[in-house]
Amino acid sequence: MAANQEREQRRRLLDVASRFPLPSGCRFSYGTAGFRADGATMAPAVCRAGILAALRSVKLAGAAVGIVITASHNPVGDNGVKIADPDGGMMAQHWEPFADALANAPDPDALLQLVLQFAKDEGISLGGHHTAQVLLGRDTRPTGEYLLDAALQGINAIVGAHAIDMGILTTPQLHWMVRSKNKGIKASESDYFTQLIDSFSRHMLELVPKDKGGDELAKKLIVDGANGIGGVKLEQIKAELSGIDINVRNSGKEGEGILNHMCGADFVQKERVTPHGFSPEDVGVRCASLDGDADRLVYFRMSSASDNKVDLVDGDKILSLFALFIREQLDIINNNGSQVNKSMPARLGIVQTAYANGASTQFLKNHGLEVVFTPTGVKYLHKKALEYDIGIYFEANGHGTIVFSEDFLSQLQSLSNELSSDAANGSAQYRAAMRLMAASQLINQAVGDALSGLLLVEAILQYKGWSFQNWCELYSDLPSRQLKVKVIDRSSIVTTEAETKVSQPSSLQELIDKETANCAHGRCFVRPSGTEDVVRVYAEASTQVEADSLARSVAHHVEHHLG
Ligand SMILES: CC(=O)N[C@H]1[C@@H](OP(=O)(O)O)O[C@H](CO)[C@@H](O)[C@@H]1O
Ligand SMILES: [Mg+2]
Repeated sequence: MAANQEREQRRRLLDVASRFPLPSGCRFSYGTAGFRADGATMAPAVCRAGILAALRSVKLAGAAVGIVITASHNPVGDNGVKIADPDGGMMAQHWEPFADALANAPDPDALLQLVLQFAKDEGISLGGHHTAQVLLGRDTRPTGEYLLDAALQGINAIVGAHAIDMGILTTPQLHWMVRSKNKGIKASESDYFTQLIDSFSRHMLELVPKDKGGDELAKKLIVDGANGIGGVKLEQIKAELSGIDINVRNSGKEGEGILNHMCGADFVQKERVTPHGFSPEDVGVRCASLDGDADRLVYFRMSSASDNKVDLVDGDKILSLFALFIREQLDIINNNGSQVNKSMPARLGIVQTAYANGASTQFLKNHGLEVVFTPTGVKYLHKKALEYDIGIYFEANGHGTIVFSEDFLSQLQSLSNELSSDAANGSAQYRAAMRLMAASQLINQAVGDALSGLLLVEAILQYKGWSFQNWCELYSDLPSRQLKVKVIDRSSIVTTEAETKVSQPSSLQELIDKETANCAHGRCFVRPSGTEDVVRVYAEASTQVEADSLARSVAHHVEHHLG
Protein backbone atom coordinates (compact mmCIF):
# COMPACT_ATOMS: atom_id res chain seq x y z
CA MET A 1 0.00 0.00 0.00
CA ALA A 2 1.12 3.53 -0.70
CA ALA A 3 3.00 5.07 2.20
CA ASN A 4 0.45 7.82 2.86
CA GLN A 5 -2.48 5.38 2.82
CA GLU A 6 -0.61 3.11 5.19
CA ARG A 7 0.00 6.05 7.51
CA GLU A 8 -3.66 6.99 7.34
CA GLN A 9 -4.72 3.42 8.18
CA ARG A 10 -2.38 3.26 11.19
CA ARG A 11 -3.50 6.67 12.40
CA ARG A 12 -7.18 5.73 12.26
CA LEU A 13 -6.68 2.48 14.18
CA LEU A 14 -4.60 4.13 16.90
CA ASP A 15 -7.12 6.93 17.10
CA VAL A 16 -10.20 4.77 17.49
CA ALA A 17 -8.50 2.46 19.99
CA SER A 18 -7.58 5.41 22.18
CA ARG A 19 -11.17 6.66 22.04
CA PHE A 20 -12.38 3.28 23.39
CA PRO A 21 -9.89 2.11 26.01
CA LEU A 22 -10.48 -1.31 27.48
CA PRO A 23 -11.55 -0.96 31.13
CA SER A 24 -9.18 -2.83 33.42
CA GLY A 25 -10.31 -6.30 34.42
CA CYS A 26 -12.53 -6.64 31.31
CA ARG A 27 -12.16 -9.85 29.37
CA PHE A 28 -14.31 -10.56 26.32
CA SER A 29 -14.82 -13.91 24.67
CA TYR A 30 -16.54 -14.46 21.30
CA GLY A 31 -18.66 -17.34 22.63
CA THR A 32 -21.62 -19.15 21.10
CA ALA A 33 -23.32 -15.85 20.39
CA GLY A 34 -20.60 -13.17 20.08
CA PHE A 35 -19.53 -10.80 22.86
CA ARG A 36 -21.97 -10.19 25.69
CA ALA A 37 -21.79 -8.19 28.93
CA ASP A 38 -23.40 -5.33 30.82
CA GLY A 39 -24.42 -2.91 28.02
CA ALA A 40 -22.67 0.04 29.65
CA THR A 41 -19.29 -1.73 29.46
CA MET A 42 -19.62 -2.99 25.89
CA ALA A 43 -18.44 -0.01 23.80
CA PRO A 44 -14.77 -1.11 23.45
CA ALA A 45 -15.80 -4.63 22.38
CA VAL A 46 -18.44 -3.29 19.97
CA CYS A 47 -16.00 -0.82 18.43
CA ARG A 48 -13.53 -3.66 17.89
CA ALA A 49 -16.31 -5.81 16.43
CA GLY A 50 -16.76 -2.95 13.95
CA ILE A 51 -13.09 -3.19 12.96
CA LEU A 52 -13.43 -6.97 12.72
CA ALA A 53 -16.54 -6.83 10.50
CA ALA A 54 -14.89 -4.33 8.16
CA LEU A 55 -11.78 -6.53 7.90
CA ARG A 56 -13.99 -9.55 7.18
CA SER A 57 -15.67 -7.66 4.34
CA VAL A 58 -12.30 -6.55 2.90
CA LYS A 59 -11.10 -10.15 3.07
CA LEU A 60 -14.22 -11.31 1.19
CA ALA A 61 -13.74 -8.85 -1.67
CA GLY A 62 -16.18 -6.28 -0.37
CA ALA A 63 -19.14 -8.63 0.17
CA ALA A 64 -21.59 -7.21 2.72
CA VAL A 65 -21.07 -8.38 6.30
CA GLY A 66 -23.48 -7.76 9.18
CA ILE A 67 -23.26 -6.56 12.78
CA VAL A 68 -26.12 -7.15 15.19
CA ILE A 69 -26.17 -5.36 18.52
CA THR A 70 -28.30 -7.45 20.87
CA ALA A 71 -28.20 -9.61 23.98
CA SER A 72 -31.16 -11.71 22.86
CA HIS A 73 -33.11 -13.19 25.81
CA ASN A 74 -30.76 -11.75 28.46
CA PRO A 75 -31.82 -8.93 30.81
CA VAL A 76 -32.43 -5.45 29.43
CA GLY A 77 -29.24 -4.05 31.00
CA ASP A 78 -27.06 -6.48 29.06
CA ASN A 79 -26.03 -6.02 25.48
CA GLY A 80 -23.89 -7.81 22.95
CA VAL A 81 -22.55 -7.89 19.44
CA LYS A 82 -22.20 -10.58 16.81
CA ILE A 83 -21.14 -10.70 13.21
CA ALA A 84 -22.97 -12.21 10.25
CA ASP A 85 -21.00 -13.58 7.31
CA PRO A 86 -21.96 -12.75 3.69
CA ASP A 87 -24.23 -15.83 3.42
CA GLY A 88 -26.24 -14.49 6.37
CA GLY A 89 -24.92 -17.18 8.74
CA MET A 90 -22.66 -16.73 11.74
CA MET A 91 -19.10 -15.48 11.23
CA ALA A 92 -16.71 -18.29 10.18
CA GLN A 93 -15.41 -19.96 13.31
CA HIS A 94 -11.74 -19.76 12.35
CA TRP A 95 -11.91 -15.97 12.85
CA GLU A 96 -13.07 -16.31 16.46
CA PRO A 97 -9.56 -16.47 18.02
CA PHE A 98 -8.69 -13.20 16.25
CA ALA A 99 -12.01 -11.72 17.44
CA ASP A 100 -11.03 -12.59 21.02
CA ALA A 101 -7.52 -11.22 20.68
CA LEU A 102 -8.78 -7.98 19.12
CA ALA A 103 -11.45 -7.43 21.79
CA ASN A 104 -8.88 -7.92 24.54
CA ALA A 105 -5.98 -5.95 23.04
CA PRO A 106 -4.81 -3.97 26.08
CA ASP A 107 -3.81 -0.69 24.38
CA PRO A 108 -3.90 1.10 21.00
CA ASP A 109 -0.45 -0.05 19.99
CA ALA A 110 -1.21 -3.70 20.73
CA LEU A 111 -4.42 -3.38 18.76
CA LEU A 112 -2.63 -1.88 15.77
CA GLN A 113 0.03 -4.61 15.78
CA LEU A 114 -2.63 -7.32 16.01
CA VAL A 115 -4.56 -5.95 13.05
CA LEU A 116 -1.44 -5.52 10.91
CA GLN A 117 -0.19 -9.01 11.71
CA PHE A 118 -3.60 -10.59 11.11
CA ALA A 119 -4.03 -8.72 7.83
CA LYS A 120 -0.63 -10.00 6.74
CA ASP A 121 -1.42 -13.61 7.73
CA GLU A 122 -4.81 -13.55 6.03
CA GLY A 123 -3.59 -11.74 2.92
CA ILE A 124 -5.84 -8.73 3.55
CA SER A 125 -4.53 -5.61 1.86
CA LEU A 126 -5.26 -2.61 4.01
CA GLY A 127 -5.49 0.99 2.92
CA GLY A 128 -5.62 0.07 -0.77
CA HIS A 129 -8.42 0.52 -3.28
CA HIS A 130 -10.68 -2.02 -1.67
CA THR A 131 -14.19 -1.49 -0.48
CA ALA A 132 -15.94 -3.00 2.48
CA GLN A 133 -19.58 -2.77 3.48
CA VAL A 134 -21.06 -3.51 6.85
CA LEU A 135 -24.81 -3.54 7.54
CA LEU A 136 -25.78 -2.78 11.12
CA GLY A 137 -28.89 -3.61 13.11
CA ARG A 138 -29.77 -3.34 16.77
CA ASP A 139 -32.59 -4.37 19.07
CA THR A 140 -34.64 -2.13 21.37
CA ARG A 141 -32.19 -2.05 24.29
CA PRO A 142 -31.52 1.43 25.72
CA THR A 143 -27.75 1.04 25.17
CA GLY A 144 -28.30 0.16 21.49
CA GLU A 145 -27.80 3.61 20.01
CA TYR A 146 -24.68 4.32 22.02
CA LEU A 147 -23.19 0.99 20.98
CA LEU A 148 -24.19 1.58 17.37
CA ASP A 149 -22.01 4.68 17.44
CA ALA A 150 -19.09 2.63 18.81
CA ALA A 151 -19.54 0.09 16.01
CA LEU A 152 -19.65 2.85 13.36
CA GLN A 153 -16.41 4.31 14.66
CA GLY A 154 -14.81 0.87 14.51
CA ILE A 155 -15.94 0.29 10.91
CA ASN A 156 -14.81 3.74 9.82
CA ALA A 157 -11.34 3.04 11.22
CA ILE A 158 -10.75 0.75 8.24
CA VAL A 159 -9.93 2.80 5.14
CA GLY A 160 -12.50 2.19 2.38
CA ALA A 161 -15.13 0.67 4.69
CA HIS A 162 -18.71 1.79 4.33
CA ALA A 163 -21.28 1.34 7.12
CA ILE A 164 -25.03 1.19 6.50
CA ASP A 165 -27.28 1.55 9.54
CA MET A 166 -30.39 -0.57 8.88
CA GLY A 167 -32.07 0.60 12.10
CA ILE A 168 -33.85 -1.24 14.90
CA LEU A 169 -34.45 -4.79 13.67
CA THR A 170 -34.90 -8.37 14.76
CA THR A 171 -31.63 -10.30 14.59
CA PRO A 172 -32.91 -12.54 11.76
CA GLN A 173 -33.97 -9.51 9.69
CA LEU A 174 -30.38 -8.27 9.65
CA HIS A 175 -29.05 -11.73 8.73
CA TRP A 176 -31.66 -11.91 5.95
CA MET A 177 -30.64 -8.48 4.62
CA VAL A 178 -26.96 -9.43 4.50
CA ARG A 179 -27.76 -12.65 2.67
CA SER A 180 -30.13 -10.95 0.22
CA LYS A 181 -27.77 -8.09 -0.53
CA ASN A 182 -24.99 -10.52 -1.42
CA LYS A 183 -27.35 -12.53 -3.62
CA GLY A 184 -28.11 -9.34 -5.50
CA ILE A 185 -31.78 -9.36 -4.50
CA LYS A 186 -33.76 -6.60 -2.82
CA ALA A 187 -32.72 -6.36 0.81
CA SER A 188 -34.70 -3.62 2.55
CA GLU A 189 -37.03 -4.13 5.49
CA SER A 190 -40.07 -3.67 3.28
CA ASP A 191 -38.70 -6.37 0.94
CA TYR A 192 -38.39 -8.68 3.95
CA PHE A 193 -41.99 -7.98 4.97
CA THR A 194 -43.25 -8.41 1.41
CA GLN A 195 -41.54 -11.79 1.14
CA LEU A 196 -43.06 -12.93 4.43
CA ILE A 197 -46.56 -11.64 3.69
CA ASP A 198 -46.68 -12.88 0.10
CA SER A 199 -45.25 -16.30 0.73
CA PHE A 200 -47.59 -16.80 3.68
CA SER A 201 -50.87 -15.30 2.52
CA ARG A 202 -50.65 -15.69 -1.25
CA HIS A 203 -48.71 -18.91 -1.60
CA MET A 204 -48.82 -21.12 1.50
CA LEU A 205 -52.45 -20.51 2.45
CA GLU A 206 -53.69 -20.82 -1.14
CA LEU A 207 -52.31 -24.34 -1.09
CA VAL A 208 -54.32 -25.41 1.97
CA PRO A 209 -56.88 -28.07 0.92
CA LYS A 210 -60.40 -26.62 0.78
CA ASP A 211 -61.76 -28.93 3.50
CA LYS A 212 -59.02 -27.89 5.94
CA GLY A 213 -58.06 -24.51 7.32
CA GLY A 214 -60.09 -24.61 10.52
CA ASP A 215 -62.64 -22.32 12.16
CA GLU A 216 -62.25 -18.87 13.70
CA LEU A 217 -60.68 -20.23 16.92
CA ALA A 218 -58.10 -22.13 14.87
CA LYS A 219 -57.09 -18.83 13.27
CA LYS A 220 -56.65 -17.05 16.59
CA LEU A 221 -53.11 -16.68 17.90
CA ILE A 222 -51.77 -14.72 20.86
CA VAL A 223 -48.10 -13.79 20.61
CA ASP A 224 -45.89 -12.87 23.57
CA GLY A 225 -43.37 -10.45 22.05
CA ALA A 226 -41.07 -10.46 25.14
CA ASN A 227 -41.38 -6.63 25.12
CA GLY A 228 -38.80 -6.72 22.37
CA ILE A 229 -38.43 -5.95 18.70
CA GLY A 230 -40.32 -9.05 17.45
CA GLY A 231 -43.61 -7.78 18.87
CA VAL A 232 -43.02 -4.35 17.33
CA LYS A 233 -42.46 -5.84 13.87
CA LEU A 234 -45.39 -8.22 14.15
CA GLU A 235 -47.69 -5.30 15.01
CA GLN A 236 -46.48 -3.62 11.81
CA ILE A 237 -47.43 -6.50 9.52
CA LYS A 238 -50.23 -8.39 11.24
CA ALA A 239 -53.04 -6.56 9.45
CA GLU A 240 -51.64 -7.72 6.12
CA LEU A 241 -51.51 -11.37 7.12
CA SER A 242 -54.75 -12.82 5.85
CA GLY A 243 -56.14 -16.05 7.30
CA ILE A 244 -54.76 -15.46 10.78
CA ASP A 245 -55.90 -13.28 13.64
CA ILE A 246 -52.89 -12.20 15.73
CA ASN A 247 -53.07 -10.47 19.09
CA VAL A 248 -49.67 -9.27 20.37
CA ARG A 249 -48.99 -9.07 24.12
CA ASN A 250 -45.78 -7.74 25.67
CA SER A 251 -45.51 -5.91 22.38
CA GLY A 252 -42.68 -3.59 23.35
CA LYS A 253 -44.96 -0.54 23.50
CA GLU A 254 -44.05 2.09 26.08
CA GLY A 255 -45.25 1.05 29.53
CA GLU A 256 -46.18 -2.54 28.67
CA GLY A 257 -43.28 -4.11 30.54
CA ILE A 258 -39.56 -4.73 30.63
CA LEU A 259 -37.70 -6.58 27.89
CA ASN A 260 -37.54 -10.35 28.61
CA HIS A 261 -38.73 -9.82 32.19
CA MET A 262 -41.21 -12.55 33.15
CA CYS A 263 -41.94 -13.06 29.48
CA GLY A 264 -40.44 -14.31 26.23
CA ALA A 265 -39.45 -17.66 24.75
CA ASP A 266 -36.58 -18.35 27.15
CA PHE A 267 -38.76 -17.65 30.20
CA VAL A 268 -41.66 -19.81 28.97
CA GLN A 269 -39.43 -22.70 27.88
CA LYS A 270 -37.41 -22.78 31.10
CA GLU A 271 -40.11 -21.96 33.67
CA ARG A 272 -43.03 -23.62 31.88
CA VAL A 273 -45.41 -20.97 33.18
CA THR A 274 -47.56 -18.29 31.56
CA PRO A 275 -45.71 -15.09 30.70
CA HIS A 276 -46.74 -11.75 32.15
CA GLY A 277 -49.75 -10.19 30.42
CA PHE A 278 -51.89 -13.32 30.08
CA SER A 279 -55.10 -13.99 31.98
CA PRO A 280 -57.55 -16.88 32.59
CA GLU A 281 -59.52 -15.70 29.54
CA ASP A 282 -56.67 -17.01 27.41
CA VAL A 283 -57.01 -20.61 28.59
CA GLY A 284 -57.12 -22.97 25.62
CA VAL A 285 -56.00 -20.41 23.00
CA ARG A 286 -52.89 -21.16 20.91
CA CYS A 287 -50.07 -18.87 22.03
CA ALA A 288 -46.52 -18.28 20.83
CA SER A 289 -43.59 -16.68 22.57
CA LEU A 290 -40.63 -14.91 20.92
CA ASP A 291 -37.36 -13.96 22.60
CA GLY A 292 -36.03 -10.39 22.86
CA ASP A 293 -34.42 -10.32 19.40
CA ALA A 294 -36.97 -12.67 17.79
CA ASP A 295 -34.72 -15.52 16.74
CA ARG A 296 -36.34 -18.04 19.09
CA LEU A 297 -39.90 -19.31 19.00
CA VAL A 298 -41.88 -21.63 21.26
CA TYR A 299 -45.62 -22.27 21.44
CA PHE A 300 -47.73 -22.82 24.53
CA ARG A 301 -51.27 -23.06 25.81
CA MET A 302 -52.56 -22.14 29.27
CA SER A 303 -53.86 -25.42 30.59
CA SER A 304 -56.27 -24.17 33.24
CA ALA A 305 -57.55 -20.99 34.87
CA SER A 306 -56.54 -22.19 38.33
CA ASP A 307 -52.79 -22.14 37.94
CA ASN A 308 -50.18 -20.61 35.62
CA LYS A 309 -48.81 -23.86 34.14
CA VAL A 310 -48.58 -24.22 30.38
CA ASP A 311 -48.53 -27.03 27.84
CA LEU A 312 -45.31 -26.30 26.00
CA VAL A 313 -44.46 -26.93 22.37
CA ASP A 314 -40.72 -26.40 22.20
CA GLY A 315 -38.19 -26.33 19.36
CA ASP A 316 -38.21 -30.15 19.12
CA LYS A 317 -41.94 -30.21 18.37
CA ILE A 318 -41.71 -27.32 15.91
CA LEU A 319 -38.95 -29.29 14.22
CA SER A 320 -41.15 -32.39 14.15
CA LEU A 321 -44.03 -30.46 12.57
CA PHE A 322 -41.74 -29.03 9.88
CA ALA A 323 -40.14 -32.43 9.24
CA LEU A 324 -43.50 -34.18 8.79
CA PHE A 325 -44.69 -31.47 6.44
CA ILE A 326 -41.59 -31.53 4.26
CA ARG A 327 -41.51 -35.36 4.21
CA GLU A 328 -45.18 -35.42 3.18
CA GLN A 329 -44.62 -33.05 0.26
CA LEU A 330 -41.60 -35.04 -0.93
CA ASP A 331 -43.64 -38.26 -0.71
CA ILE A 332 -46.46 -36.72 -2.73
CA ILE A 333 -43.97 -35.60 -5.38
CA ASN A 334 -42.21 -38.95 -5.55
CA ASN A 335 -44.97 -41.51 -5.00
CA ASN A 336 -47.88 -39.77 -6.49
CA GLY A 337 -48.42 -42.21 -9.33
CA SER A 338 -49.71 -39.37 -11.48
CA GLN A 339 -49.47 -39.53 -15.23
CA VAL A 340 -46.51 -37.19 -15.14
CA ASN A 341 -43.81 -39.56 -14.12
CA LYS A 342 -41.43 -37.18 -12.42
CA SER A 343 -39.51 -37.86 -9.26
CA MET A 344 -37.14 -35.80 -7.20
CA PRO A 345 -34.95 -37.80 -4.88
CA ALA A 346 -33.91 -35.50 -2.06
CA ARG A 347 -31.75 -36.02 0.99
CA LEU A 348 -33.65 -34.72 3.97
CA GLY A 349 -31.60 -34.31 7.15
CA ILE A 350 -32.78 -33.48 10.66
CA VAL A 351 -30.22 -31.88 12.96
CA GLN A 352 -30.57 -31.82 16.74
CA THR A 353 -28.35 -31.38 19.79
CA ALA A 354 -28.09 -33.60 22.86
CA TYR A 355 -30.66 -31.32 24.56
CA ALA A 356 -33.38 -32.54 22.19
CA ASN A 357 -35.86 -34.57 24.14
CA GLY A 358 -35.25 -38.28 23.49
CA ALA A 359 -38.94 -38.75 22.63
CA SER A 360 -38.60 -36.30 19.73
CA THR A 361 -35.58 -38.13 18.32
CA GLN A 362 -37.41 -41.44 18.59
CA PHE A 363 -40.48 -39.94 16.94
CA LEU A 364 -38.46 -38.61 14.01
CA LYS A 365 -36.60 -41.89 13.56
CA ASN A 366 -39.86 -43.86 13.73
CA HIS A 367 -40.97 -41.79 10.75
CA GLY A 368 -37.94 -42.96 8.82
CA LEU A 369 -36.14 -39.63 9.07
CA GLU A 370 -32.36 -39.30 9.21
CA VAL A 371 -31.42 -37.59 12.49
CA VAL A 372 -27.91 -36.33 13.21
CA PHE A 373 -26.42 -34.53 16.20
CA THR A 374 -24.02 -31.63 16.58
CA PRO A 375 -22.61 -29.78 19.58
CA THR A 376 -24.76 -27.00 21.09
CA GLY A 377 -24.89 -23.67 19.24
CA VAL A 378 -26.65 -22.79 16.01
CA LYS A 379 -23.38 -22.26 14.16
CA TYR A 380 -22.84 -26.03 14.35
CA LEU A 381 -26.41 -27.03 13.56
CA HIS A 382 -26.72 -24.68 10.60
CA LYS A 383 -23.47 -25.89 9.06
CA LYS A 384 -24.56 -29.52 9.36
CA ALA A 385 -27.99 -28.80 7.88
CA LEU A 386 -26.32 -27.30 4.79
CA GLU A 387 -24.96 -30.78 3.93
CA TYR A 388 -28.45 -31.91 2.84
CA ASP A 389 -30.79 -31.06 -0.04
CA ILE A 390 -33.17 -30.02 2.70
CA GLY A 391 -31.79 -29.63 6.22
CA ILE A 392 -34.02 -28.88 9.19
CA TYR A 393 -32.50 -27.95 12.53
CA PHE A 394 -33.78 -26.75 15.89
CA GLU A 395 -32.46 -26.38 19.37
CA ALA A 396 -34.95 -27.40 22.05
CA ASN A 397 -35.07 -23.73 23.12
CA GLY A 398 -36.73 -22.74 19.85
CA HIS A 399 -33.94 -21.55 17.57
CA GLY A 400 -34.00 -23.23 14.19
CA THR A 401 -34.87 -23.09 10.52
CA ILE A 402 -34.95 -25.04 7.26
CA VAL A 403 -32.27 -24.74 4.60
CA PHE A 404 -32.71 -25.79 0.97
CA SER A 405 -29.76 -26.38 -1.37
CA GLU A 406 -29.61 -24.21 -4.50
CA ASP A 407 -29.51 -27.35 -6.57
CA PHE A 408 -32.66 -28.74 -5.01
CA LEU A 409 -34.50 -25.45 -5.44
CA SER A 410 -33.61 -25.23 -9.10
CA GLN A 411 -34.81 -28.81 -9.69
CA LEU A 412 -37.99 -27.94 -7.85
CA GLN A 413 -38.41 -24.88 -10.03
CA SER A 414 -38.06 -26.90 -13.24
CA LEU A 415 -40.43 -29.57 -11.95
CA SER A 416 -43.10 -27.00 -11.15
CA ASN A 417 -42.57 -25.33 -14.54
CA GLU A 418 -43.08 -28.66 -16.31
CA LEU A 419 -46.08 -29.60 -14.23
CA SER A 420 -47.71 -26.21 -14.61
CA SER A 421 -47.57 -26.27 -18.39
CA ASP A 422 -49.55 -29.43 -19.01
CA ALA A 423 -52.51 -31.39 -17.77
CA ALA A 424 -50.84 -31.91 -14.41
CA ASN A 425 -51.49 -28.30 -13.43
CA GLY A 426 -53.56 -28.51 -10.27
CA SER A 427 -52.41 -32.06 -9.58
CA ALA A 428 -51.40 -33.15 -6.10
CA GLN A 429 -47.80 -33.39 -7.32
CA TYR A 430 -47.79 -29.84 -8.64
CA ARG A 431 -49.36 -28.50 -5.46
CA ALA A 432 -46.80 -30.32 -3.30
CA ALA A 433 -43.96 -28.82 -5.34
CA MET A 434 -45.53 -25.37 -4.97
CA ARG A 435 -45.85 -25.85 -1.20
CA LEU A 436 -42.14 -26.63 -0.94
CA MET A 437 -41.34 -23.55 -3.03
CA ALA A 438 -43.56 -21.40 -0.82
CA ALA A 439 -41.98 -22.83 2.35
CA SER A 440 -38.49 -22.09 1.00
CA GLN A 441 -39.54 -18.47 0.45
CA LEU A 442 -41.32 -18.07 3.75
CA ILE A 443 -38.67 -19.53 6.02
CA ASN A 444 -35.58 -17.43 6.71
CA GLN A 445 -32.76 -19.58 5.37
CA ALA A 446 -30.05 -17.36 6.85
CA VAL A 447 -30.82 -18.11 10.48
CA GLY A 448 -33.61 -19.15 12.88
CA ASP A 449 -36.33 -16.46 12.65
CA ALA A 450 -39.27 -16.45 15.06
CA LEU A 451 -41.50 -14.41 12.71
CA SER A 452 -41.02 -16.55 9.61
CA GLY A 453 -41.03 -19.73 11.75
CA LEU A 454 -44.32 -18.69 13.31
CA LEU A 455 -45.95 -18.10 9.93
CA LEU A 456 -44.75 -21.46 8.65
CA VAL A 457 -46.16 -23.19 11.75
CA GLU A 458 -49.50 -21.43 11.26
CA ALA A 459 -49.63 -22.36 7.57
CA ILE A 460 -48.81 -26.01 8.29
CA LEU A 461 -51.39 -26.27 11.08
CA GLN A 462 -53.99 -24.92 8.65
CA TYR A 463 -52.79 -27.25 5.88
CA LYS A 464 -53.10 -30.25 8.18
CA GLY A 465 -56.27 -28.99 9.82
CA TRP A 466 -54.58 -29.53 13.17
CA SER A 467 -55.40 -27.99 16.51
CA PHE A 468 -52.78 -27.18 19.13
CA GLN A 469 -53.89 -30.40 20.86
CA ASN A 470 -53.19 -32.52 17.75
CA TRP A 471 -49.74 -30.99 17.54
CA CYS A 472 -49.02 -31.50 21.25
CA GLU A 473 -49.99 -35.15 20.98
CA LEU A 474 -47.43 -35.99 18.28
CA TYR A 475 -45.43 -37.55 21.12
CA SER A 476 -45.02 -37.10 24.88
CA ASP A 477 -41.76 -35.63 26.12
CA LEU A 478 -39.69 -37.82 28.40
CA PRO A 479 -39.35 -36.18 31.82
CA SER A 480 -36.08 -34.26 31.97
CA ARG A 481 -34.08 -32.05 34.30
CA GLN A 482 -31.36 -29.48 33.65
CA LEU A 483 -29.03 -28.30 36.40
CA LYS A 484 -26.12 -25.88 36.50
CA VAL A 485 -23.01 -26.59 38.57
CA LYS A 486 -20.52 -23.88 39.46
CA VAL A 487 -16.94 -25.23 39.36
CA ILE A 488 -13.48 -23.70 39.58
CA ASP A 489 -12.55 -24.31 35.95
CA ARG A 490 -15.30 -25.54 33.65
CA SER A 491 -12.85 -25.99 30.79
CA SER A 492 -11.35 -28.98 32.57
CA ILE A 493 -14.32 -30.96 31.24
CA VAL A 494 -13.65 -32.08 27.69
CA THR A 495 -16.48 -33.73 25.76
CA THR A 496 -16.78 -35.88 22.65
CA GLU A 497 -19.52 -37.46 20.48
CA ALA A 498 -21.45 -34.20 20.05
CA GLU A 499 -21.00 -33.40 23.74
CA THR A 500 -22.79 -36.55 24.90
CA LYS A 501 -19.69 -38.13 26.51
CA VAL A 502 -16.98 -36.78 28.77
CA SER A 503 -13.52 -37.72 27.55
CA GLN A 504 -11.77 -35.90 30.39
CA PRO A 505 -11.75 -36.58 33.28
CA SER A 506 -12.55 -40.11 32.11
CA SER A 507 -13.51 -41.33 35.57
CA LEU A 508 -16.40 -38.85 35.47
CA GLN A 509 -17.90 -40.57 32.42
CA GLU A 510 -17.70 -43.92 34.18
CA LEU A 511 -19.71 -42.50 37.07
CA ILE A 512 -22.29 -40.97 34.71
CA ASP A 513 -22.64 -44.35 32.95
CA LYS A 514 -23.15 -46.10 36.26
CA GLU A 515 -25.82 -43.67 37.45
CA THR A 516 -27.59 -43.75 34.09
CA ALA A 517 -27.69 -47.55 34.01
CA ASN A 518 -29.78 -47.46 37.21
CA CYS A 519 -32.62 -45.57 35.47
CA ALA A 520 -35.23 -46.83 33.05
CA HIS A 521 -34.81 -44.89 29.76
CA GLY A 522 -32.05 -42.97 31.48
CA ARG A 523 -29.88 -40.55 29.50
CA CYS A 524 -27.51 -38.06 31.00
CA PHE A 525 -24.64 -35.84 29.87
CA VAL A 526 -22.62 -32.91 31.18
CA ARG A 527 -20.84 -30.13 29.28
CA PRO A 528 -19.30 -26.76 30.03
CA SER A 529 -21.62 -23.92 28.94
CA GLY A 530 -20.39 -21.72 26.10
CA THR A 531 -22.23 -18.67 27.43
CA GLU A 532 -22.14 -18.92 31.24
CA ASP A 533 -19.50 -19.86 33.76
CA VAL A 534 -21.17 -23.15 34.68
CA VAL A 535 -21.21 -26.85 33.83
CA ARG A 536 -24.64 -27.94 32.59
CA VAL A 537 -26.10 -31.29 33.58
CA TYR A 538 -28.95 -32.78 31.55
CA ALA A 539 -30.84 -35.90 32.58
CA GLU A 540 -33.80 -37.72 31.12
CA ALA A 541 -35.68 -40.76 32.47
CA SER A 542 -39.07 -42.40 32.36
CA THR A 543 -40.33 -40.53 35.44
CA GLN A 544 -39.70 -37.00 36.69
CA VAL A 545 -38.52 -38.35 40.05
CA GLU A 546 -35.87 -40.49 38.34
CA ALA A 547 -34.79 -37.68 35.99
CA ASP A 548 -34.40 -35.32 38.97
CA SER A 549 -32.48 -37.86 40.97
CA LEU A 550 -30.19 -38.78 38.05
CA ALA A 551 -29.40 -35.10 37.43
CA ARG A 552 -28.74 -34.51 41.14
CA SER A 553 -26.41 -37.51 41.51
CA VAL A 554 -24.42 -36.56 38.42
CA ALA A 555 -24.24 -32.90 39.51
CA HIS A 556 -22.84 -34.16 42.79
CA HIS A 557 -20.12 -36.14 40.95
CA VAL A 558 -19.24 -33.05 38.88
CA GLU A 559 -18.89 -30.96 42.05
CA HIS A 560 -16.84 -33.65 43.69
CA HIS A 561 -14.49 -34.04 40.70
CA LEU A 562 -14.05 -30.36 39.82
CA GLY A 563 -15.27 -28.54 42.96
C1 LIG B 1 -28.83 -25.65 26.92
C2 LIG B 1 -29.03 -24.40 26.15
O1 LIG B 1 -30.18 -23.96 25.96
N1 LIG B 1 -27.92 -23.80 25.70
C3 LIG B 1 -27.97 -22.54 24.95
C4 LIG B 1 -26.87 -21.61 25.42
O2 LIG B 1 -25.62 -22.23 25.20
P1 LIG B 1 -24.67 -22.84 26.33
O3 LIG B 1 -23.39 -23.14 25.61
O4 LIG B 1 -25.39 -24.05 26.82
O5 LIG B 1 -24.55 -21.81 27.41
O6 LIG B 1 -26.93 -20.40 24.68
C5 LIG B 1 -26.70 -20.57 23.26
C6 LIG B 1 -26.70 -19.20 22.62
O7 LIG B 1 -27.93 -18.55 22.75
C7 LIG B 1 -27.76 -21.50 22.67
O8 LIG B 1 -27.44 -21.73 21.32
C8 LIG B 1 -27.78 -22.82 23.46
O9 LIG B 1 -28.82 -23.62 23.02
MG1 LIG C 1 -32.28 -14.60 20.60
